[in-house]
Amino acid sequence: MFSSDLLKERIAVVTGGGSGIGYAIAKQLLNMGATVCISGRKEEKLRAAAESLAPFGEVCYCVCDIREPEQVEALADFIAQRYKRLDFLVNNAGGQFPAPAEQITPKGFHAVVNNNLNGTWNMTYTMANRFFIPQKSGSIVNIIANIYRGFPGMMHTGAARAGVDNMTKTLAVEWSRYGIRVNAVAPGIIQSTGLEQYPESIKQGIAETIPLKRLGTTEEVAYLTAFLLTPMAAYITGETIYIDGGQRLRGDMFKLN
Ligand SMILES: CCCCCCC/C=C/C(=O)SCCNC(=O)CCNC(=O)[C@H](O)C(C)(C)COP(=O)(O)OP(=O)(O)OC[C@H]1O[C@@H](n2cnc3c(N)ncnc32)[C@H](O)[C@@H]1OP(=O)(O)O
Ligand SMILES: NC(=O)C1=CN([C@@H]2O[C@H](COP(=O)(O)OP(=O)(O)OC[C@H]3O[C@@H](n4cnc5c(N)ncnc54)[C@H](OP(=O)(O)O)[C@@H]3O)[C@@H](O)[C@H]2O)C=CC1
Repeated sequence: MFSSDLLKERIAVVTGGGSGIGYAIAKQLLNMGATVCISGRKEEKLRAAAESLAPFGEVCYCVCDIREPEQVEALADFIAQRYKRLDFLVNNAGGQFPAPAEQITPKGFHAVVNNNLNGTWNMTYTMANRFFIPQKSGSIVNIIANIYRGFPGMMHTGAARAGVDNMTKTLAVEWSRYGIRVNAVAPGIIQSTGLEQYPESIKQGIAETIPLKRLGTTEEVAYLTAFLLTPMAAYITGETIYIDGGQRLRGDMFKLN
């Protein structure tokens, strides 16, 4: 389905590309001929990831905390200097912590919303104004989460990702006049480095509640994300596609007490 030159001469930024889902997306885009810049907060992690991705194509990295507008501007400067244009933005960076809603302090809520909603907007606003709008072309994929039935056990991220889900729809309409497509991918539970941060107690037995009876893989999320960036998806915009083994329709995210 994906030939090795499908995205040739296309430039992509993948936030959080140093690990997990972001790394798999970067690798898939490289395999399709794109040039990829991965970003994240930790330089050592990015350097190691870029080294292991190098055999697959042209890859670089840039440290950038998506919560800091000036760091996002610096990332845009880096891309402009090096490549003069940008074709794809994958807003994958994000994270949160599990907690019952009544235990999420205002500071904790702010931290999660700032990372997942504000950070995504910082990236989107900057890359659109610097590249996509002047170029009159571009494609954005936002990696969110399974928020189909709220997000019991992680209310803060449910609220933040719902914001990104709605942002996706709005920007798809507003920015259609600039030739920009905006879509989202909503993963269920994916076997990734990120998942290692969750306690075994809440993960135990969870696969049995998923209709397809297993967790997803990072590669599966990468295939879908890559597809949305190809010309084959040229008529898809404002869409959120769930990739969750059917979990949104039947299955618990967490074992709630
Ligand atoms: C069956 C399993 C279901 C799993 C569902 C799977 C779905 C999703 C999976 C994934 O998303 S995988 C990705 C995993 N990676 C992460 O989640 C990253 C983890 N966290 C972070 O990046 C950061 O901790 C943060 C959430 C962005 C917060 O960072 P920040 O530096 O902004 O804040 P802090 O100063 O550390 O904390 C501020 C405030 O937040 C509260 N808080 C933070 N961490 C925790 C925690 N682990 N538990 C409880 N509360 C937390 C806390 O109120 C902090 O305030 P103070 O206590 O410091 O006053
Ligand atoms: N795994 C799963 O089951 C699911 C994951 N998701 C979401 O998918 C995305 C990828 O998760 P996954 O690969 O599993 O987990 P990881 O923890 O491996 O990936 C998260 C990435 O985001 C980066 N990141 C986090 N905060 C920031 C920030 N403020 N600025 C820049 N980079 C940041 C991290 O890089 P660094 O450490 O260098 O800062 C890291 O590479 C996340 O948004 C996650 O919430 C959604 C649903 C399910």
